[in-house]
Amino acid sequence: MAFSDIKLEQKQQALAELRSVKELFASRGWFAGTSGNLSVRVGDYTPDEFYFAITASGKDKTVHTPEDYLFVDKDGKACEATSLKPSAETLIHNEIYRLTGAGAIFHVHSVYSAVISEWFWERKAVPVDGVELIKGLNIWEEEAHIDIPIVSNFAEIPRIVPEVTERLDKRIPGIILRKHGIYAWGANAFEAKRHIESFEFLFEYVYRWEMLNGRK
Ligand SMILES: CSC[C@@H](O)[C@@H](O)C(=O)COP(=O)(O)O
Ligand SMILES: [Zn+2]
Repeated sequence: MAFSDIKLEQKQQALAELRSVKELFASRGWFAGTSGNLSVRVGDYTPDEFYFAITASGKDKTVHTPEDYLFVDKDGKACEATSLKPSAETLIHNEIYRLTGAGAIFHVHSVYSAVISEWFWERKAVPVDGVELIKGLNIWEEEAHIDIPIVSNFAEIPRIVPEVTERLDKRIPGIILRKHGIYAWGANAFEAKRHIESFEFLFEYVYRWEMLNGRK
C-alpha cells in the first residue's frame, strides 16, 4: 500500500488523536523542556511497509501549532514534502512498529522512570510484583511478576535500536531508556495511553516502595 492510498479521513483521525493525547499529557507536565514524542500508525501494516504520524522534533509540546506532526514511512523518511523534521527518536518508533505491529507509540520523560531505571540498571529491568495496575498492561494473572526492560541511552539513536530489538518483550508493552523515559505502545491510541499511564503509576509505586524499605 502506498501512502497516497491511505484515506484522508484516516490521516486526519490520527492527527486528531495525537492532538488530544498531547494536550492531556502536557496538562500532566509530561513534556518538560520539549521532551517526549508521540506517534499513531495509519493504513495497512506489514513489517516491511507501514506509515505513521509523529511529532515534529524539538517543538514545544504544550502548545498546538500547524507544524506539530508529519507522516513518515518504515524508514522514518517523510512521506510528503515538508520542512519539518520528525522526532529525533523516530527510529525507535520504527523499530517498535516493525517488531510489534502496534497502532500507537507514546514516549514521555518522568523523574520516576529516570530514577528507577538507574536504580535497577545493573539488572537491566525494573521488577514489579503483584501490583494491581499490572492489569492495565493487559496482564491478568494473580500476583503477576513483570520485568520492564531497560536499554542504554546512547546519544546516537541508531545505537539504541539494536538493544530495543534484543530486549523488547512482547508480553510487556513498554521499554525504558536509562535515565531518560518510557516508550509504551498499544493496538491503538486508547491502549497506548492506558499502558503509559499504568507504567507511570508502577514506576512511582516501585520508587516509593524502594524508598520505604531503604534499599541499598
Ligand atoms: C529536549 S530533551 C528530549 C530529547 O532529547 C528527546 O529525548 C525527546 O524525547 C524529544 O525529542 P524530539 O526530537 O522532540 O522528539
Ligand atoms: Zn526522549
